[in-house]
Amino acid sequence: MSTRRFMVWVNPGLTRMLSLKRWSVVKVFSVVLTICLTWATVLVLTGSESIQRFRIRLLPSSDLVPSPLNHKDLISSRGIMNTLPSDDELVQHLRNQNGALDPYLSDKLGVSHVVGGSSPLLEVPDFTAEVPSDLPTPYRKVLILVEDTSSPLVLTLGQFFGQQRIDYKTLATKDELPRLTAVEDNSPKYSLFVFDDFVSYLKMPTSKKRVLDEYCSYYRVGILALSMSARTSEIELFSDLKLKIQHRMKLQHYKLEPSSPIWRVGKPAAVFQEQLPSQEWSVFTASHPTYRPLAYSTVAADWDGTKQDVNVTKFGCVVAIHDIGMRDQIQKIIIGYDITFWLNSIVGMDAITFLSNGNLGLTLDRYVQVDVDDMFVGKTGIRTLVKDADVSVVHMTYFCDSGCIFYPEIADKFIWFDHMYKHEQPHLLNATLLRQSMASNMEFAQEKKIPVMRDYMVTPHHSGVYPVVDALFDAWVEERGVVCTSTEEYPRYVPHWERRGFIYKGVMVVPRQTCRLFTHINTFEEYQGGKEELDISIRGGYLFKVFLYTPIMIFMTHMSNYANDQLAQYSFEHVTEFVAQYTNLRMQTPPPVEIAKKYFSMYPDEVLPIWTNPCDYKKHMEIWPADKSCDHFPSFVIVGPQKTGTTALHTFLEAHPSLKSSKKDPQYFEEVQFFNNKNYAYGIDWYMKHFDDAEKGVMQFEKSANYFDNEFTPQRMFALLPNAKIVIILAEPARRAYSWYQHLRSHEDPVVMNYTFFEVVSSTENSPRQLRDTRNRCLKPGEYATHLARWLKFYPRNQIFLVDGDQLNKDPIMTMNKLQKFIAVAPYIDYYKMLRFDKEKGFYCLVEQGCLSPNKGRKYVPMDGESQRLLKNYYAPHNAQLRTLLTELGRPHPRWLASST
Ligand SMILES: Nc1ncnc2c1ncn2[C@@H]1O[C@H](COP(=O)(O)OS(=O)(=O)O)[C@@H](OP(=O)(O)O)[C@H]1O
Repeated sequence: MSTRRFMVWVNPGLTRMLSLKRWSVVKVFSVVLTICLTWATVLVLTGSESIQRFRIRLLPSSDLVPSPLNHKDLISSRGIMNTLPSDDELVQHLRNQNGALDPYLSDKLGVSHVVGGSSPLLEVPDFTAEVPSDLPTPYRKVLILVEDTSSPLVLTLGQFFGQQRIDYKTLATKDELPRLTAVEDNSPKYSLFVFDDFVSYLKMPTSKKRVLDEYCSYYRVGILALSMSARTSEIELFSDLKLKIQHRMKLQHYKLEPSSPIWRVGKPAAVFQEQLPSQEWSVFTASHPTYRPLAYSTVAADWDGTKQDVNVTKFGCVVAIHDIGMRDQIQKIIIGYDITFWLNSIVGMDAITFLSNGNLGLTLDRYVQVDVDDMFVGKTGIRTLVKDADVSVVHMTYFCDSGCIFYPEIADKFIWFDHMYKHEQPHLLNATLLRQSMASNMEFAQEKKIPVMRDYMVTPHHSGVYPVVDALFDAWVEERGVVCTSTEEYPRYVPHWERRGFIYKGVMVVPRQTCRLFTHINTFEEYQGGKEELDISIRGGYLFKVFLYTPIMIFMTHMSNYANDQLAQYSFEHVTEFVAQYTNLRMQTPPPVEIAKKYFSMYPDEVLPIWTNPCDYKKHMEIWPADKSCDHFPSFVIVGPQKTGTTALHTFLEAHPSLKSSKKDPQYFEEVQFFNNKNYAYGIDWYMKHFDDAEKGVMQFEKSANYFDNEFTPQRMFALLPNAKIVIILAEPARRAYSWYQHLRSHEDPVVMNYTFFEVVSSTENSPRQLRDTRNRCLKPGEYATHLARWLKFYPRNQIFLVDGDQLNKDPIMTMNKLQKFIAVAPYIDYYKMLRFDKEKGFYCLVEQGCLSPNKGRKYVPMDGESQRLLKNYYAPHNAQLRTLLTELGRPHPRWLASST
């Protein structure tokens, strides 16, 4: 297989390929082709071989465009002047930057990267001298300040950061600035500030602006702003800033300034020679050396706006500008139009990395795999044929179940993966049939001497992968040794940039991207919007953006995309060419298992899935086994905390004729304990087994007292049970802590048996580790405000019911009556008839069933005075926070809280 070199030329509309044999195209562009045919076969052009084949010779820019923009010509004579580097210097400069930021930046959390600021190519004043060396690195978060929270820009900025998986918060500029440092330790909370309108930054009230500016200059955090709308006039002059912005311009051509230190993704050598979208561009003219141009354009020939500015029309204009902060020590980058325009997206990506000192951004590596599904299946006349292949590379013949075509000559030319013999969806089969289908497929491969790769498999229609079908994963692991797969369905199909990966039963599930070449799309005409739309997608549109923002990409294509108009070859060839032309992204094509490993080393937090509820999503319901039911979920959950009377509440609710608790678990008694511990990894089938089939008019519920203070539970529970009501009991925290200690003593816990209560609660950092751990387990659940705030991050306040623990002890009838209304259960039962105070027990008991077991409501000596004093102090700030939070929520304060100070 020879390395193919080819040349491209660009005309304003379209990149065309010359003399390129068809099948080799995909390989040439470094795309791993994995052709999967269950019926069928698989082809993977993988690893170093395909990388070797991926050599594009780009013509110099002067050859690419008939009359290239000369960047020297483009520089305004009004002070925005730089010494331009030679090409060699530029290459060296880019290499330096890439080295500094590689690999994936989020792996470097806590490590500060200086990007470009130390570049020898630009005399950027060295601010570091004034910054204390022990300056903390800000959180990897962005604060976006917008003029109008309902503006479409909010959405586009959110997508821009979301697609790069950068955490962000959006606020209206007119709102109060949030605290910029963390309450606990004063750590800086933001790595970057973004304004949707540069002028709204300038016009911030002085005191507010001062706070922001001081933060920025102290922590070396920069500001990224857009400027695209004129307020009153087409020209805004900021004489004190020595800056002029001209709005509403129509432009053509785009070129990056090579000497800027910000470029990582952007490739300054490339020139875009086409009309830019919209007439809403803003351009900058400046007369102070603090301003450096970042990107240039020229005025469109048919622009009919104000022609006052000679610099704009004669020399080209600056559409993105960098204020290096000579005056205020704040680096700012302003882009003269929306960030969705692909060249601005590139500028924006590099800007956020630069302005955050390398704290935000993506690796330059892009790992690409293209699977081909059902290679030889389809209507006669549209199938891929031998003539569609580069015959020196690919030969085809028959393989699979009856009716599909396979060419034996290609058997040793590809890496094959199989799926189901008859393309069945695993969720429709029982475990036996599922294994039989896989075995038949494998037998066929063996019979035909097809060397099938065992690491990677996919299923028809994503079935069984997510929502997971245990039988599929079991069969994959036990029968086939599968270690990775891919899907578009976790956690859901849209938005595509929020797709994630997870590992289940040892199988790495990597998110798959959509290239929009579906099974039925065989010709340009059949592509939505035709060839024109496909070209837009490739040249800066949807498909290009996927490459720009997604370090690890797996695409699924289909047989028919390779025959007919060869849409797959066309798309991947051209998009990789476009990416290579305008970016420094490094495309690679390792085999599937390497891609999967790379994914989870990049995103280690994603190992455990966050289970979502298939019943909330039609697409998931379609691939969920028929024997699963949405009834097997609770309507409400008592989440704790421990030792606040959760068992009493649970028992009293169970006595209601229309309420049914989860089934008793031999390990956890009346609790399920799914969301807070290792049970979560068993998946939702395990959880659902704890609930019965629905009975008309009966509501199911569960109680697990450890949920309340568990860090992960609110997010996980909300993902699975977004409509559930949450019941929380707030009992006096010192009493709760003491009850917990007594509970452990009754179970002869070795640590508490050796220490008094006071010794436990007064232990310090210097105490033995076990003692400290016990102290934390004893005291932390009582820090109610912290935990409650976490629940409120996910659940709307009106889904949360707070029980006063004192009232539950002393007047449970009142509690039960209120709770029934909250969960809206029918019929309403008057607990006055069901509960009686039992003098001997000292607690309320059910009239019919009797009292709770002797384990609940134990008799023990009262808490010693020293511990009482210590706990009063310990909980004082937490109780104060709880008071504030409850007031904010408009909730009554429990009696014990009102009386504590
Ligand atoms: N009716 C009734 N009967 C018995 N006990 C009652 C009742 N109402 C509230 N309580 C209080 O509940 C405390 C036990 O709390 P939990 O059930 O949440 O404990 S656990 O977390 O499930 O172990 C238990 O704590 P101890 O008194 O320390 O045993 C009781 O104070």
